[in-house]
Amino acid sequence: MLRHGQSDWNEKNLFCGWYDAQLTEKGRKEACAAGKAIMDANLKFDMAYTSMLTRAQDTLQLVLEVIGQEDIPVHKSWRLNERHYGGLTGLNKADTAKKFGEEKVKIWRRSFDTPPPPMEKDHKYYECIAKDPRYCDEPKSSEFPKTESLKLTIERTLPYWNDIIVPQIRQGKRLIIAAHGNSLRGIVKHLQNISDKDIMNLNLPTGMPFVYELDSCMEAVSPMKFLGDPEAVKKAMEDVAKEGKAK
Ligand SMILES: O=C(OP(=O)(O)O)[C@H](O)COP(=O)(O)O
Repeated sequence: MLRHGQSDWNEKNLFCGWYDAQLTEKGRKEACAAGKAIMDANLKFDMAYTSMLTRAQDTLQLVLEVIGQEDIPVHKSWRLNERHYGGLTGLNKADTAKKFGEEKVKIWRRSFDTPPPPMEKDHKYYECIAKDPRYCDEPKSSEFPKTESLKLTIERTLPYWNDIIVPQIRQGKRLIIAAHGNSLRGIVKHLQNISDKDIMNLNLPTGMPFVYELDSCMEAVSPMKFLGDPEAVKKAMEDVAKEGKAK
């Protein structure tokens, strides 16, 4: 699994969610470095999963090019999209912390079940997200989020994990999943049985792949194993946590 490389909205420290931000040059380099780390670990895949968002799809494509596996089937689903950030979409995280306080921003970013305020129809990014043709088939309008907590994100991601991905793993398929900070936090929480409280402290860095081996009950045999330098991973995780500090 890996979170996509740095996007232009990550670079500007904006709440992004379902906005279709693009990879920066640094993000593309992170994706290529992730591919190199995957190649060094000698991992091979039978199929790939990603979201409907370009930053995750482009990251996956770059990884597959580097590892020479562009020919594997790639499945895309809105259920792997980033958590919908509601009314916060497009706001700068540090400015929001200055305005509402760091504690409030931490609750919006990392609490399990408190969603940010909803995205209303007059929101600057409502049209380009809610009317985006890539969602013309699904999600159904009743399922289309206006905002999501981690809990709500898990409620639409986990059925995809259980019904689509797990059957492939049970058949012995080796999978790569390129997705997002919070859609992956939901899957990690499930696989490692992390409590609602402890998941607050998990911050996934961009472009750093991690590996799971699962037992026959589809539970993680051991915690996630990042490929790459543990100190660099730790520092990158701390930097993600700091995004919500007022400057
Ligand atoms: O779109 C986002 O995630 P992504 O960059 O993984 O797609 C969010 O803005 C991540 O923000 P957060 O780390 O404050 O939850």
